[in-house]
Amino acid sequence: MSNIQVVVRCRSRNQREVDARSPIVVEIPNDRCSIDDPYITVNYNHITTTNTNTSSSTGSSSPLLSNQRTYKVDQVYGSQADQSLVFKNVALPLFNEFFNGFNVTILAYGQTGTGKTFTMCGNEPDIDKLEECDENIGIIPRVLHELFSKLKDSDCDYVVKCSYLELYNEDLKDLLQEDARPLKIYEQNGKSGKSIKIQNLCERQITDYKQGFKYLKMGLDKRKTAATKLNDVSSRSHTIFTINLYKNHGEQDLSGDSRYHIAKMNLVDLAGSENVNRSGSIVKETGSINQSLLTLGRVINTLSEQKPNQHIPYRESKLTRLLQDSIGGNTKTTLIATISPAKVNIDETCSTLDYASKAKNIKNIPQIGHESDSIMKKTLVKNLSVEIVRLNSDLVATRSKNGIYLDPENYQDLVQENESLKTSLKESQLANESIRFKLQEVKESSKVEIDKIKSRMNKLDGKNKQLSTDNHALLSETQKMSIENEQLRQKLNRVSVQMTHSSDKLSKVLFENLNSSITTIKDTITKDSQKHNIDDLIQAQLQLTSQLEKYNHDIDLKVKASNDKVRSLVNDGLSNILDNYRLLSDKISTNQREYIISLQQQISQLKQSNEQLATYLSTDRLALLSNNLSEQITGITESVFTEFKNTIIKSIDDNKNKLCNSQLQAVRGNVDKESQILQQHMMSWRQELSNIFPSIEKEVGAHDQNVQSSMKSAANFGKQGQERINELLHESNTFSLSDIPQPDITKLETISKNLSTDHDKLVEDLTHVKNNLGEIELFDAKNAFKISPIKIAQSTASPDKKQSTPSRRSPPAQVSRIARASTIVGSVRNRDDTKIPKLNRSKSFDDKENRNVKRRKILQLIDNQ
Ligand SMILES: Nc1ncnc2c1ncn2[C@@H]1O[C@H](COP(=O)(O)OP(=O)(O)OP(=O)(O)O)[C@@H](O)[C@H]1O
Repeated sequence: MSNIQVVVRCRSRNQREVDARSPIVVEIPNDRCSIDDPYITVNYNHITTTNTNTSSSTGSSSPLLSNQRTYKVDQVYGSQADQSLVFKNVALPLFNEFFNGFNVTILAYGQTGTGKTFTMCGNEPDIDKLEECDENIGIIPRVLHELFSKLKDSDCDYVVKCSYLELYNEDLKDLLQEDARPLKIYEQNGKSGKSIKIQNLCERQITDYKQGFKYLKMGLDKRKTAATKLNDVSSRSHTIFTINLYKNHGEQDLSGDSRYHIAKMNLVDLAGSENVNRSGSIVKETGSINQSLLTLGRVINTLSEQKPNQHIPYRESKLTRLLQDSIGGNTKTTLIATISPAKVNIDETCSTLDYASKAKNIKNIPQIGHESDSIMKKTLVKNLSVEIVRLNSDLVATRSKNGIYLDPENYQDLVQENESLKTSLKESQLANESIRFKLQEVKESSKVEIDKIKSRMNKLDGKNKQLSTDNHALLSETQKMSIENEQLRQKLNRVSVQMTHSSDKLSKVLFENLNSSITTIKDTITKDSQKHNIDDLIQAQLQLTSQLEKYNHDIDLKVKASNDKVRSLVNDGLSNILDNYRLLSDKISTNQREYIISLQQQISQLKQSNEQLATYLSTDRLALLSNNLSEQITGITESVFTEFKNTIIKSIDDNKNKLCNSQLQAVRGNVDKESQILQQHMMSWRQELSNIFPSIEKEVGAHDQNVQSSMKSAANFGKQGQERINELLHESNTFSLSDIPQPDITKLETISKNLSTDHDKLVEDLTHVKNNLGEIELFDAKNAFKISPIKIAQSTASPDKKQSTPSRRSPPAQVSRIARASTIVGSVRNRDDTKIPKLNRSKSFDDKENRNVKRRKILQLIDNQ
């Protein structure tokens, strides 16, 4: 029994996180690798929304401080850990188990963009650079390389096959086979328990690591194409690259058949885990629910609880069914959890680490070398033959399809090139779309900005107006106050004058009262002086007077002083108030002026920037930009199409040439065959003709002799006839017609008719014979096929022979003519005895002869009668 090994790999911050100034919140003991101290601490210092009290149910993570959480796993790798280190420490031990016959699985789990694909496959375009020890190569290519270099050194018989499966939205897809039949998951019962199989999944045999790369790349390309088609599929689809190793160490069964042990290595790149929250029950995904990831979370949760007889919900999703052997089954498994160090992803990071630390508790029971994990050579060969047959039928199907035939590798290359061209076209269209979208956004946001600026300007204008209104009001207030001030001053002056006046009046009244009292007193005194001492009285009077004067003077002074004081008080106070007021007003005016100036400056700046923005966003600029863009896109599209067209044209030309050559060869072969057959025929014809010619010559000679003798006898006959005619004429002159018995006219007519038919027949036969002789001559002259038909045509003199020249050009025409000639020769031979001796003359001669014969016959008849 062994626990699932859990490894955490934390990459460095990506550009997006750096741009967002998201701080690093993940701490690991070593930036490269921590195996003895495999802890990861997540700091919540800045976190306000995350529930820091959440603790792992497994207890493997514990809150050390209220603002920190620490997780323990088996190994931790940081941003300085390179691909070769991860392969050496994580994948290689598992690979060795696989090589020794165990089924093993490596799973990459984590949030989108944290490096699952990077870890499993590497940066895809660099896969070909493994030989150059390229650092970006991931686990799968390294495993393939390691596998074949190890197999090369081993002395066992082996077969390696691979398959590449994609699971998206609960749909299985074979990434190594177009138009595959529907894939079905089923369980196979073996002695070591049930194992999961996939019906119709294509397993490609690979004989070296490069072939393996090719298939990996093929699958990645297909996945990539799908990703561009359907936004962000890559983060939602799971892929399983499986390597099947069939090994035989010389074991045989009773029948002598070799037994091959099977070991399976599953390399799984899971979908982005951001779709699942920590409880494993709620999804965030906006589109379709990733049922598989949810169920995987539940399976991990249930298994980590380690309760006896617990139901594990493997069957609730296809992913968990596929991974049933790997999670809680009979496989050695390592889970690589990939995380981001940035604060923006802290929730996902904690969720991933929760899962990782839970998975660490899951126990598997790996088994090796059971009979159910082996296959007999016969079956293996049969399977391979089936695959070969399938491949051949694919090939035949491809060949028999309308269109051109391409070598499968060329075809694959073309298809891939086509796919990648399509992808680049799609990408450039997408880029174009996003630029357009961004431009639209900029336009809209600048519109919003302009609107904001406008509304701010309007507000400022309003404020300005308000201020100037306030200023006006203030000025008019100031003026009003100065007028009031002036009025107050005048009033005060008036009061002061009035006060002075009234005090003068008062003092005068007082003085007069005083004088009258003095006078009264004086009178009294005068009256009394008579009785008293007048001098004393005068003295007293003088004293009183002086006292009064003094008193009066004091009062005057006091009134004046109080007057002055009041005046100065009023004057000073008012002027102070006025001065203050004036200062204040001046200050306000200055501030207002400054404020207005700054406002005007701001407004002009705003106007300027507004104008700049407007110029920037003017339709001309946009049109220019979009023209440039469309030019670029057109350029790209054209170049892409031209490239594509050239490739297609080149391949068509190549294939046309190939096709023409093969056609030419086939035609040449046929022509050669036909000429051989013709040659044989010609030989036999020649033979036949050489057999026929002597007899024909003999027959012709005989005919000639017959003709000669016939002509002679005819001449004699004619001579005799002439003599007889003469005799008859003579007789006719001597005998009258009435003496001659009248012949039977009807009979004579019948005879004449018969004779004429015979004559016609004979003429026809003669013509035939003549023609035949001509033909035979011609045939002989040709001396068969050594002379070219054209030469024959030229050498033949008569115009009717010239006419038949075109028909002699081709061997079949010659053949038919020869055949006809031989038939005619045959017919001549058949008629030979009866007809030929009488014929072979010129037409006029024949007519004459016939007439004579007729005449003779008539005369004979007459004689007979
Ligand atoms: N450890 C690392 N070192 C260097 N670059 C990395 C590392 N991990 C990830 N990257 C880079 O980050 C980017 C995203 O990585 P990758 O595509 O592997 O993420 P992913 O988890 O597979 O995402 P998805 O779930 O969307 O498929 C890639 O450009 C990759 O090269």
